[in-house]
Amino acid sequence: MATIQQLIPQQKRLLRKTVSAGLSLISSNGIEVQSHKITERIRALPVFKSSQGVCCYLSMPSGEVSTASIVSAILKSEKRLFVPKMLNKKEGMMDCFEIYGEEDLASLLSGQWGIKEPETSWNGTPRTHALQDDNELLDLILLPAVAYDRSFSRLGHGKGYYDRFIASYSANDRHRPVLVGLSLREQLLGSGAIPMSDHDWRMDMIITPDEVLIRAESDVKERESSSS
Ligand SMILES: Nc1nc2c(c(=O)[nH]1)N(C=O)[C@@H](CNc1ccc(C(=O)N[C@@H](CCC(=O)O)C(=O)O)cc1)CN2
Ligand SMILES: Nc1ncnc2c1ncn2[C@@H]1O[C@H](COP(=O)(O)OP(=O)(O)OP(=O)(O)O)[C@@H](O)[C@H]1O
Repeated sequence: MATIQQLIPQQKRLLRKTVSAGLSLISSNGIEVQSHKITERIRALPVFKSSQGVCCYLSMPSGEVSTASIVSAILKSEKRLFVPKMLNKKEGMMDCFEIYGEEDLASLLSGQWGIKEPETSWNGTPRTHALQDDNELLDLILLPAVAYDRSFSRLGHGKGYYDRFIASYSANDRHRPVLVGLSLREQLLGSGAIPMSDHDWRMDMIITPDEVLIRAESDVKERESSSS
């Protein structure tokens, strides 16, 4: 008989299908309106304000929170911006490469799934990247997902890119960055809805247009409540 752990991939596949069907019904205007509220909430967070290095995904045309305005806000600030680039599609490996300004961002080309990704060099110089040497470049990661639940589990697209990236980054004695999931209303499910495997990382926070959820056991809890 199959064990519970063995049944998880199948349950995740089914959940992905169900949530994705709902997401495909949201208009692009609906996504914009929700994303605007989420951006304002992120900008008000103490963990965001104090961060120096932020990894933020470049959103796909549909089905996830748009990051266009938060990315612009990061580039206009003193913070450094890093964005994901898939390196080995077979093994689900990615790294996060630095973007050096609006002009750099505007010149990125869309790849698979309409996701914009940087080349590993810019103007002939290799870009700084998160897994490079022993540098601790990231304080904060803003993550995409297919869905989240109220126990802070995240369901991705099933390739394990983020789970592996966070594991690699947090090895080498680096501090684990604060993990903040960006969620449309339709992506937030009830507590325990998403089955967790051993390699899955729990979010520290989930931001929706209506709520900022902070995991009770997270270090972030104290930092967020003491300064608000
Ligand atoms: N905007 C954005 N960028 C991101 C992510 C994301 O979710 N959103 N990712 C978060 O991880 C990574 C890319 N994730 C990907 C996950 C799967 C496939 C892919 O090849 N999918 C197959 C179908 C998979 C299946 O259903 O079996 C395909 O399109 O053929 C591509 C990229 C890194 N960048
Ligand atoms: N740290 C890891 N080391 C080895 N394998 C991993 C690791 N993380 C994930 N995997 C493998 O990657 C596959 C996809 O995992 P999972 O279904 O949890 O992806 P996901 O979190 O939904 O997707 P994504 O992170 O791409 O958004 C699984 O087969 C899993 O065993």
